[in-house]
Amino acid sequence: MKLYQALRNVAKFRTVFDFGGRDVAHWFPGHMAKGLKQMRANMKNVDCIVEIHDARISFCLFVCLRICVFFFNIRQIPFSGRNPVFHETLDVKPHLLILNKMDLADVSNKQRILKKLEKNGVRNVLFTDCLKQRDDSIKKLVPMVMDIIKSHPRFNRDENVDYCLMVIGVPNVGKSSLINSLRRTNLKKGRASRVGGEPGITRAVLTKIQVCERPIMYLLDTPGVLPPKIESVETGMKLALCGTILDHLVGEDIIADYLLYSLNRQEKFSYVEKYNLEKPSDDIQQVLKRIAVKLGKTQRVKAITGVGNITITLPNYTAAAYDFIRAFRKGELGRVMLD
Ligand SMILES: Nc1nc2c(ncn2[C@@H]2O[C@H](COP(=O)(O)OP(=O)(O)OP(=O)(O)O)[C@@H](O)[C@H]2O)c(=O)[nH]1
Repeated sequence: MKLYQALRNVAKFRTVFDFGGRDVAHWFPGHMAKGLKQMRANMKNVDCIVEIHDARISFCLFVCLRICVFFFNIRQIPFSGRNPVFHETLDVKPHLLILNKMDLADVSNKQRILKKLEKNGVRNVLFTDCLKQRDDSIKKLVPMVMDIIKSHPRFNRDENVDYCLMVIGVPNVGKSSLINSLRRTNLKKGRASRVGGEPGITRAVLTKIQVCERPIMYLLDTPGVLPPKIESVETGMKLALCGTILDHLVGEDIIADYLLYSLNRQEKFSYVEKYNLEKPSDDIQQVLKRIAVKLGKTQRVKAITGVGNITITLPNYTAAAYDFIRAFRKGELGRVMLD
């Protein structure tokens, strides 16, 4: 590690990422409006919204507010105006924010995130790791939700003895995994919701699943929804890196380059050892070439030259990029915060 530190002083890494004029609008599929409409229509049956985000994207507050603002049809109100008064006036449902995939995030940033969220009026926050067989934070969810619900009027649901939560979030953040984890913890029951490594697994809208016996609590699983407008290409790229958007819509090569840029900026150099590189590098072609060679992802192709045919070995850059991105998503390149 000392060696890398010395190299860091000499190496010149990019301080700005060149997105090459890419347009984020093309990355987001149009099928989400239908899901949002159905979710809105079911709001009257819900006591509390559980909004789930990837803990590695601490700008999630922004995304979270965008979804909520869209969700409640209050687009004209600026985000900065979403203070507690605004909250009550508009009768926004009680809300719990879950920052999931904590096992992949740099936990030293926990307090910073909490402060930032509190400053913006978000106080009910829970960090989770839904893949862990016994995650203590999952046990806290039901009591926390009950406290939140009890501190708000239930209106038309006042007579109901059971409670209903709606889980919302961008695709692939772990909504289904959260439901399964809650069932495992509270009911000792197995999977009820299909989990997948690709965004868009939950397509069936609003399945009602029991997650607790005492009190009786249900959760509505919803398909992943993205905010209708992403404010910058960089925000879109972070969402892509976390697996929220299908890779091919953005391009594995540019996602891999953005990953390399992010790792270098944060001095997370474990990729050097993992892929047998000599030193950290800011050149994605060079890094992918080494990855391809290490993984044996190369192709032999014939080339016709002036002096006859020769066989050359070409790295499969796409396969290497895919492996690099996958390693990041699985936490094999260390715990990283993207913001
Ligand atoms: N490391 C880690 N992976 C997780 C965690 N929670 C979920 N995952 C993984 O993230 C991927 C997506 O999980 P899902 O539960 O299907 O996510 P979803 O939000 O329901 O996805 P959509 O149906 O696309 O909206 C899967 O590969 C899960 O195994 C977590 O806490 N830590």
